Amino acid sequence: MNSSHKTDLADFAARPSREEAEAAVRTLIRWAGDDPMREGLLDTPSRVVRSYEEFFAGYKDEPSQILARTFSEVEGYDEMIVLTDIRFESHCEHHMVPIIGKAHIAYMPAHRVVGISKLARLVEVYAKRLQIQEKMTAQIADTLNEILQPNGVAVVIEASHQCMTTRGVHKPGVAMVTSRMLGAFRENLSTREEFLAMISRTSAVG
Ligand SMILES: Nc1nc2c(ncn2[C@@H]2O[C@H](COP(=O)(O)OP(=O)(O)OP(=O)(O)O)[C@@H](O)[C@H]2O)c(=O)[nH]1
Ligand SMILES: [Zn+2]
Repeated sequence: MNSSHKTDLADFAARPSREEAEAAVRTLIRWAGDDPMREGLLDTPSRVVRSYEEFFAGYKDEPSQILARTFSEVEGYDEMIVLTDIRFESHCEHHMVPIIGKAHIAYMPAHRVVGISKLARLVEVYAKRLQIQEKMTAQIADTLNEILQPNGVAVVIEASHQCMTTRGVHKPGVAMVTSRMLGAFRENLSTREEFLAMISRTSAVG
């Protein structure tokens, strides 16, 4: 197994306790100017910590394991396999606010195919971490490429960053688009265009 698939946060032993995490939320509530001991806020620290367990669930999963089960009886199928509009929710590593978008993934199998749900699961694992969009795009493409060793991989992600829409520069409606093309999708213009045509019928970030 390639070490590059290890989680960024490998040192789980260094994680603070739930109580410490809840205390940190109480500190932030006080920092915001409110009283964490008033009735409406009493349970908020435990709710926030539970929310973080959901938002950042991707650190406990090993992405390469998701692609471990493959199928080889595909009658020589070697055309592209495309999964479009995989909705995801992530959090930007600069402000820890949501990134909401869609991923489009294609690959051209060499020998083996993977269950299609696993492509969506791969997006989930990387989305449920602190991210920047470029890194997430590259991680999804590189993991597929390394584990399946297909003839090509394409990943396009379009997303809205709440750190741009609800704060800072305040530009609602802006979408960021990133892509990573490998193998046939990088080398062969018509292959890339076929993929881009397949995903272009989909709407902008929803
Ligand atoms: N390249 C890239 N930038 C991102 C992503 N998510 C957020 N950012 C940007 O990260 C940058 C962080 O810039 P800083 O100047 O350090 O932070 P800041 O003072 O909060 O910046 P503003 O957002 O402009 O107020 C901002 O420009 C964000 O828009 C991402 O996925 N990729
Ligand atoms: Zn941000």
